Amino acid sequence: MTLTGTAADRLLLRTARRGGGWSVVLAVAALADAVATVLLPAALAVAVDDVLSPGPLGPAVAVCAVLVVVSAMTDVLMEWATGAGTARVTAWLRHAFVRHVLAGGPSLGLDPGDATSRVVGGAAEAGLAPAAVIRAVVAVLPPVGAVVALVLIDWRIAVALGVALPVLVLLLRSFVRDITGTVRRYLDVQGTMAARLAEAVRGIRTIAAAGTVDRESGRVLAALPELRREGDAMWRVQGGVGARGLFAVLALQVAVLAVAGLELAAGRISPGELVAAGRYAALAAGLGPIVTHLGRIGRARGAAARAAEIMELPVPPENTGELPPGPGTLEFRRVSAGVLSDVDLTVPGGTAVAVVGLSGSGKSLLAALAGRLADPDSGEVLLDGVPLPRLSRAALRDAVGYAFARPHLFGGTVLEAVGFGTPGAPDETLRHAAVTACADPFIRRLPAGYGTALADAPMSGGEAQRLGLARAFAHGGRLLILDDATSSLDTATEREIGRTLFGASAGRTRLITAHRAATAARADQVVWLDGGGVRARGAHTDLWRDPAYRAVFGADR
Ligand SMILES: Nc1ncnc2c1ncn2[C@@H]1O[C@H](COP(=O)(O)OP(=O)(O)OP(=O)(O)O)[C@@H](O)[C@H]1O
Repeated sequence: MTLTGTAADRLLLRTARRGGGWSVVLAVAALADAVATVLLPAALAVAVDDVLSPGPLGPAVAVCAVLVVVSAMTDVLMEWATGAGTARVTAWLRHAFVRHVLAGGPSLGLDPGDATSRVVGGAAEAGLAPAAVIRAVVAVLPPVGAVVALVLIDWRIAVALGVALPVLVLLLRSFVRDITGTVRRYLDVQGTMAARLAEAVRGIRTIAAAGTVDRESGRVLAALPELRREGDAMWRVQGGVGARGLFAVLALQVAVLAVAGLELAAGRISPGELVAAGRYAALAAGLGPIVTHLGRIGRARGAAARAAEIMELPVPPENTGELPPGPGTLEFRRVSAGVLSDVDLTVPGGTAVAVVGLSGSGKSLLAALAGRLADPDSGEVLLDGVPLPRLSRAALRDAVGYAFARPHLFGGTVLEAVGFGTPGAPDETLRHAAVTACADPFIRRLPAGYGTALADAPMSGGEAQRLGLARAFAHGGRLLILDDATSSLDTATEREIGRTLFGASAGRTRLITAHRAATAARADQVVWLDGGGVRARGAHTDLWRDPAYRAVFGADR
């Protein structure tokens, strides 16, 4: 087994525990079915001998009928329990997977298409495992019972069987190994295609503008031949075991029946026992059900290996700490991450700080570190004296509001989009936040105003930004982080929003990454990032004397 196989098995084990009562129902039904299956040929043997011998019929025929009914009923029960149990564990797996992906946050760096394929298709495959394991284990019982029965009927027949059985066992072993590998590769290729398709859909405007539909279609579908190869390989493995298995089973049955025929001729077994020997030979070589269940296990392991790759990625640790009351003082202590190294910075509570610097100087990275959207490689970020990793997720998100340059809007309606992240906020608060973010006029012009479905409200970049700002304003919290969140606004609107943002009544700490000199000019303090750290900090008017600072804004040196 490979390393990923181990991770996959761990995940499958966790999944299996979620089967609950359905696993028990399935195990009991499968056991009852196995017992009925093993007893039936024996009862049949007695019934055949009864029929062939003079005199009244014994109870064997009735026993046969009962066993057939039991077998049919347990079949139905097994299918039912398999379906219900599989649905349950698949749902758990999807739940755990989605939670892990979202709790992991941006630091997991996942590809959306690939992650989606793992959770949508992969979870359904992996969910098959618990039921398949139970059924595969129980499916071994009829062959074992059949061997015992054959020994009891006549040991010579059992010897004929014993010679052929190891071949079947080897066949099954190689089948599980091969099917796990091919399924894994098949799903990997599928994931690649999903990732490329998701990327193409995200960049659909660029593709249309560049006129590269054919090239992009080709790129998304380039993996198809490989997918086909892996698909073929999967069916070859499945078909191969079927064909070789069938050959082995037939050879085995012929051998058993030949020996049984000799035994009947020698008078050592009865005609009924000959019939039973034939049935038991088929049961002993009963590859069909085992192959089916092992195939499912192999597919589940392949899918689980892919899911486990993500489930094993570490989620940033979360604590239970609460944030004591405070003004919202933000501190960076010797923080290094990406392009930033050894940054020491204190943003006094209640002040507005503009972070400026050339493109790529680390402004957004600093903003991400400030609200723990990223963790530093070394050093600490503290809010009111508490290191961010000590805070519970809820405490952190209560305290920190974010607005981004390209906000993703979530929610059914525009009003819900503003309230996202602030559950239970009264409508009035949300509308007020929209007014503050200069979003109210355009929202009122929408077909149903604040009740307009997001899907029916195509927005310009600036309008979406204003909704993102409204969402951040509605959120409250002692620290507000605006990462390039006004970049698409016209100057007049930005100035209008700036009145609230930089007004004396703003009341909370604000960290604002900015490209415009006007924004920096209104902040209480400017932090100038350059060369991997803070090059200078101070009032914009003071920094403006430095030609290099002016160059950040494209002003003449
Ligand atoms: N979480 C992260 N960990 C490590 N490096 C990162 C992280 N996020 C961004 N970076 C890298 O840091 C560098 C600075 O990126 P950042 O987005 O912070 O620049 P910026 O100053 O905001 O630029 P712009 O003005 O163009 O938006 C980039 O090279 C980016 O790849």
